[in-house]
Amino acid sequence: MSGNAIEIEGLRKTYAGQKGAGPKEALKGIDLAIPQGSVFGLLGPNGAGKSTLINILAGLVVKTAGTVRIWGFDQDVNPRQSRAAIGVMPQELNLDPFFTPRAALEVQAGLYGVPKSQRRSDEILELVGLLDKAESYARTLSGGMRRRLLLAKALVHNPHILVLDEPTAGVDIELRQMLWENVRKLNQQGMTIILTTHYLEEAEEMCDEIAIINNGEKVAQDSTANLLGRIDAKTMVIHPASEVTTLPEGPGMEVTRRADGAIAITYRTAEVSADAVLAAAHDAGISIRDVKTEEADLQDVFLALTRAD
Ligand SMILES: Nc1ncnc2c1ncn2[C@@H]1O[C@H](COP(=O)(O)OP(=O)(O)OP(=O)(O)O)[C@@H](O)[C@H]1O
Repeated sequence: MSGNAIEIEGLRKTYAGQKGAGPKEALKGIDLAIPQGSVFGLLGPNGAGKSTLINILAGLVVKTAGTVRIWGFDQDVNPRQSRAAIGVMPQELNLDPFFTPRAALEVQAGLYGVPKSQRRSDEILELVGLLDKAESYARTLSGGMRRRLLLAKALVHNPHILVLDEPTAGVDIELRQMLWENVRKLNQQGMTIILTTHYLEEAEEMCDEIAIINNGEKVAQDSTANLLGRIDAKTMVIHPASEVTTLPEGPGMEVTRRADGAIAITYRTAEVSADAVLAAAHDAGISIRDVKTEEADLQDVFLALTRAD
């Protein structure tokens, strides 16, 4: 194998038009390689095509063109093996209300052809903190517990790759932390994790590598650190000791006054030195009570790459 958990080439999806609308090109020829063992983030604004891509990986949406290899298995040539290599935790809470968590896992294991002797239902329920609910009906579980059950279901066949589609949308902090703990643990055991999230801080914290999709096209793919490095802007925030009458100015500096009275000077570190920024403040007659700098975050990168031109 090439060292990639997923290899996608020229992936296209065109949905037939609905209610008189023309066909919709949701994916316009995506190439994507996801390294084995990574925690990989798939980011993009609403409607970018993330769910379409994930649903193709999960075998729920049929692609229009392109190649998808999952753990080295071409989806078209070895559909069974490629499906067995991946587990997907979907966005919607689609659970049978009359199944208990233990029964839901047993049914899922049956669907994947996991022999009885190799089933690990209780071990998985324990991992997601649902062992004490093993015999409760799904309809009596809270939203958070249902989500944990969906994660458990994605794990029954011990896949190499786990896909999480917006796993923390609308969940409370406690559940979010638990999900991330599970993800870290599974990743440390060697599982490749792919996740979509709207929370950029979360992607920044969790992902080794990120692809940004916009309007059906991949607009960036890089390590999280390199993506952050692409935006070399820093902001120096100066809290003045007294009222500021003249704002500082200088080449390559963008100056704003914040609501709390602080003066924020954004500059590109490649072009402007911190010394020059401080000198501009000094020249404007500002006496500095306090100063700090803010780094660019993923939000800045994301906005820069997905801005509608
Ligand atoms: N079954 C469908 N029929 C027609 N168009 C669809 C269908 N599913 C998705 N689309 C369209 O394809 C585009 C991509 O949708 P997709 O759900 O993949 O985006 P997304 O990035 O997952 O967005 P979100 O974050 O809102 O889930 C959108 O314009 C959407 O309206």
